Amino acid sequence: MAGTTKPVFVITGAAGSGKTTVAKYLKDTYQMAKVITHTTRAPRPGEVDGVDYYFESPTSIKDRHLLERVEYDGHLYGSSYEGLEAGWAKHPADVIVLDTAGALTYHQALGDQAVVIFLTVSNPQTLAKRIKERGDQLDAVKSRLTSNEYRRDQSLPDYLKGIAHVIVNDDWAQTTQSLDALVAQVAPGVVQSS
Ligand SMILES: Nc1nc2c(ncn2[C@@H]2O[C@H](COP(=O)(O)OP(=O)(O)O)[C@@H](O)[C@H]2O)c(=O)[nH]1
Ligand SMILES: Nc1ncnc2c1ncn2[C@@H]1O[C@H](COP(=O)(O)OP(=O)(O)O)[C@@H](O)[C@H]1O
Repeated sequence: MAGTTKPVFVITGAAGSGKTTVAKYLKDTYQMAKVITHTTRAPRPGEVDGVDYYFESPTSIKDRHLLERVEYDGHLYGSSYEGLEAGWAKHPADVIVLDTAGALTYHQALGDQAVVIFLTVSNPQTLAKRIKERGDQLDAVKSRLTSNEYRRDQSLPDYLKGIAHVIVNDDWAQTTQSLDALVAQVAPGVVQSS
């Protein structure tokens, strides 16, 4: 399927575990291309169309040529193969943020070219605290914290055992050390830019 051997780092984990923060770190530190995905959920304060997501209507998302699509907390999300290819064309690696079902689909489609990172925290209460502090609207926070998908992605699902690299994102300095060690191990050609 892939016309390149460059990797895609797939960042997954529960809401609030730090997926977006980690993706930004890999983009800024290693010049990875952040693959922007599509969603029908409403933008959060500060989110920009075409930067954080392509924000879609339930009708417009159906017209997209998507590699995979999931429903999460009542909204549709999906990513395109063109997005991956565009990133690989100009960058040493891609980074994409997906739910755990999407992470499995990527690993099935791309094998070890998809480097799956599952983020977690030692205390589950940290997740709710971070989501609230992030400034999400109260009804969105409630819906997210009671969704089946949130519960599912709180701990490493069986289907990602043996596939995902687990990083505990309690302390940011430790997280960046773990990320740097992982990139050096699995993609030694992808180096930090000065
Ligand atoms: N499978 C899949 N999951 C996606 C896609 N885009 C975003 N997600 C996931 O959808 C879930 C909800 O994302 P979001 O509404 O931004 O909430 P967050 O987890 O609090 O950042 C997260 O697990 C994302 O990783 C996609 O294109 N495909
Ligand atoms: N190690 C950390 N320590 C403290 N706060 C963090 C850490 N990692 C991320 N955060 C903060 O937690 C909130 C949720 O992180 P975010 O990356 O948006 O999570 P996700 O994309 O998984 O929902 C953000 O406000 C982010 O700045």
